[in-house]
Amino acid sequence: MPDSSPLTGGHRPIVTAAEMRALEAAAIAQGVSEFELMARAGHAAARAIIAYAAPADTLVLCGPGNNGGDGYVIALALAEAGWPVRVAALAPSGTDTARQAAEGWTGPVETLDKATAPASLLVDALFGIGLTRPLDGRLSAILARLGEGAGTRVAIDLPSGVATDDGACLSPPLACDLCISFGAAKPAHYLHPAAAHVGRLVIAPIGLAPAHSDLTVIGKPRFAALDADTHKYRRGHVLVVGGPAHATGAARLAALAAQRAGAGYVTLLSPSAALAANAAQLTGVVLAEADTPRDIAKALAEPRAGALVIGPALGPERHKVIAALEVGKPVVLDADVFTLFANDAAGLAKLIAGPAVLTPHDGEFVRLFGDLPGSKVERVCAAAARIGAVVLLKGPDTVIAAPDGRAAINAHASSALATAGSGDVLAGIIGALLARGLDPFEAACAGAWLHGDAGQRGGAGLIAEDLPGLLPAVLADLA
Ligand SMILES: NC(=O)C1=CN([C@@H]2O[C@H](COP(=O)(O)OP(=O)(O)OC[C@H]3O[C@@H](n4cnc5c(N)ncnc54)[C@H](O)[C@@H]3O)[C@@H](O)[C@H]2O)[C@@H](O)CC1
Ligand SMILES: Nc1ncnc2c1ncn2[C@@H]1O[C@H](COP(=O)(O)OP(=O)(O)O)[C@@H](O)[C@H]1O
Ligand SMILES: [K+]
Repeated sequence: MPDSSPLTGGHRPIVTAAEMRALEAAAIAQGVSEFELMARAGHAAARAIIAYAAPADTLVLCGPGNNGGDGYVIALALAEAGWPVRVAALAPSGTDTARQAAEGWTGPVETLDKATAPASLLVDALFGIGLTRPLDGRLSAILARLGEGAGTRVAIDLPSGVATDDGACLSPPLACDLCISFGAAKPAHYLHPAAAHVGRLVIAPIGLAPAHSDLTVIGKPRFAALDADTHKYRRGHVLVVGGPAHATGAARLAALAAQRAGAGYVTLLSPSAALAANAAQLTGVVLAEADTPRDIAKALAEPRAGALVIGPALGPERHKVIAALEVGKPVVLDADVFTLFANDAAGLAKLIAGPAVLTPHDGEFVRLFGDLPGSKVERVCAAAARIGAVVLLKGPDTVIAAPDGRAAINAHASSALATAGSGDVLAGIIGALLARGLDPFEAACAGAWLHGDAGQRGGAGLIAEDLPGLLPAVLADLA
């Protein structure tokens, strides 16, 4: 048995526009007025701005809805704090609550047009979760010009122009330095392309009930300490299926990553033709000869074998995949598996007999599942339901979904991870967590976070070979 199952923790809810409106309606039903919620939001945003930036001449752009209403509250709060503030409105307030907020602002209100002068700090309170269509071209041009003229750009709730639920950019948003949102994060804060415009994200509490959502953002995982009397097999035994003699590196990267992620024992199952190449480069990883599908199945069926990673540079070995899946132990399916089962998700689903995590990138995802409709979250959820296993779709906004409806976004990463072999390392990390006894969804979530953290530590110049060596520091800082 593996050591006591580590717990991952810190998933934070992400809510859609409709879920946010339901939370707001529930608070109002409890007796809080909509204006009180707006006042809390505006004051929290003003505090966040004051904490972020030194006092500066500020221009607050107010839209016609309640996002604009927040803007008037912010303008007043900043002015009361002594900041030089101007307000420019796109149109008169269209809701009673926003009108009430606008009435609280007794300073001048400019008409937002092409003559509006820029300011050092620009607050975008044009549209939030109520945006339904692209900004008109004239408004977009004005926003871009004011954005260019500002040193600091702040979005209220969301940068105007982004679609709350799927992270699309309906029109070009400002590249914001700071975004203050309320109650809970929205998908657009983490999904690209919108996420690239958010800057630092602050979620201000405004007294709503805690949000419960199937969709979360992954927080720092927590792991139970190793039992003092543990031994190498209890920490998890990972098998990695190696590729042909000319392509041995990918499996070795996965094997090293599994070791560094905490597996007590890692075996690389190598074809005999690749044994010499692997032996020349491996030390602590145990090398075993495995030429046939039967060899793979036999090794995985051993009672101490905890999980298997198959796919990185595997080559045309569909029968090895089939044999491994028949054993029913936890598996990570990556890379070549998606080519071997191209357009055959149904066939692969039938073969998966135990816990499984699939880790495709965009191209591999489409190869296996075809061109699914909807947002990235919807596509990954649909794929997980279809395949009956956890699917982790890689990218700057890695999305993970389980067949039971749980879904998560990993925002803790670095573009330094966009380097060949980095995905092989991720597969090995997840293999180690599966072998340690984690539920596949939690293993995938924690794996993505640990991989992302290693990427952040590596920074510029990072190559995949560096990632396993960064993991001890990542793990040391979890406590
Ligand atoms: N839901 C909540 O719990 C809270 C919401 N608050 C704020 O209220 C916002 C939502 O307010 P609203 O529902 O009024 O929505 P918005 O203020 O985001 O915008 C809606 C208004 O803009 C119009 N509109 C949409 N797209 C447009 C476009 N491209 N061009 C021109 N007009 C367009 C709509 O017809 C509507 O009049 C949130 O984003 C947040 O900032 C806060 O006051 C605090 C509490
Ligand atoms: N811009 C980015 N920001 C953060 N992470 C990224 C970015 N681009 C790629 N990654 C991560 O790097 C890894 C690349 O994996 P993959 O494409 O499978 O590479 P390979 O097949 O070469 O191993 C994935 O974990 C992915 O999420
Ligand atoms: K906004």
